[in-house]
Amino acid sequence: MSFRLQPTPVARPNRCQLFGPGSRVALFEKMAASAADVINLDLEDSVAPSDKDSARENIIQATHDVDWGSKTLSVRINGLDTPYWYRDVVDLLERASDRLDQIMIPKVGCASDVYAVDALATAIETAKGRRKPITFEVIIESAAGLAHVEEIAASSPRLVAMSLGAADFAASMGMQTTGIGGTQENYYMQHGESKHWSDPWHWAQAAIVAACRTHGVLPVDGPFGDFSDDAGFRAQARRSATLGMVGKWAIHPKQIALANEVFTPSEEAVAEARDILAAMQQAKENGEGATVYKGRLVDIASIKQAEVIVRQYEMINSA
Ligand SMILES: CC(C)(COP(=O)(O)OP(=O)(O)OC[C@H]1O[C@@H](n2cnc3c(N)ncnc32)[C@H](O)[C@@H]1OP(=O)(O)O)[C@@H](O)C(=O)NCCC(=O)NCCSC(=O)C[C@H](O)C(=O)O
Ligand SMILES: [Mg+2]
Repeated sequence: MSFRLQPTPVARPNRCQLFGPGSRVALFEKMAASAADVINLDLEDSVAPSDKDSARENIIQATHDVDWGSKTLSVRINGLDTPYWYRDVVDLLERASDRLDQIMIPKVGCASDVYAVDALATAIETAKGRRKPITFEVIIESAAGLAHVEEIAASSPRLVAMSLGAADFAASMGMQTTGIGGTQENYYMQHGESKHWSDPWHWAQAAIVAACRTHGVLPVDGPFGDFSDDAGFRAQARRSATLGMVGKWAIHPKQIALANEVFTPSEEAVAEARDILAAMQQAKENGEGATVYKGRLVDIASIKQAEVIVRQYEMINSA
């Protein structure tokens, strides 16, 4: 371990982030009653330009009127390249209730983008005497965002989570696909007669996880567009969880249970992690740093691996 210890991210369940357009008020109560850990009310790309003002008003009203329970309540503002974002921040922080936890900043390209929103948010909070500081989450969904991912992860003490936005990312990178996440038919290796599909999102996800873990930010996988494909969603989510991401977006209620299932460590995984911790405790009492568990090596690093699973499980179950 470096002399600089890895910071611990906020301990909150973040297995599923459910999105809904701010222009569809009828969805708000359903979202609040869902099993998602985080609610993302959207002012950005799911809202038509003609509906931006009314969607903002709907969301502000819903922070006062809807019972969001213990969920994290986040609003995705418009991008910094639009004329809407400053009004989103000003109106939300001046008029939304304290129930609003977080602002999601889309299409972040560099640390200065977050700095700009932080400066505005700080001025409004001070002027209005808001007692609860708003937290930030960002979406990495451009070539610039990924190129500057580490400075973005370090950009503000308000930042608690970072997602990959596969659709805008694909467009920004010039990728030849209209799919949002998941398997891409043309991304394969040929070996003899057989094709082996690879994962075009992997390198971006790995970069996001490393930047997030370095700076104590929660790494989250973004949308999977084909909500009729449960197996595809599950496979994508399992790859993300294996890489170290803590959750995934749901763009339809069908996807909530799938995300919760994948990002909650299974009883079997927790039992095995606890067995490894017990085996290492025994090894320690025997004066050993390494031992054999079910025919394989476990050592002091295995304690840390097992603790990741047990801590995640306990945090989810205590929330
Ligand atoms: C995708 C949808 C437009 C589908 O809506 P709809 O046609 O109404 O779906 P269904 O008829 O199948 O709905 C079945 C029931 O579920 C309710 N419902 C639907 N959506 C939601 C929701 N988001 N939350 C809660 N409940 C929901 C319906 O009302 C039906 O209920 P009932 O009649 O009582 O049975 C729609 O799901 C939708 O708008 N989804 C969110 C879209 C969104 O927010 N997109 C933005 C995020 S993704 C993105 O921006 C890309 C990213 O930035 C990137 O670059 O990658
Ligand atoms: Mg996007």
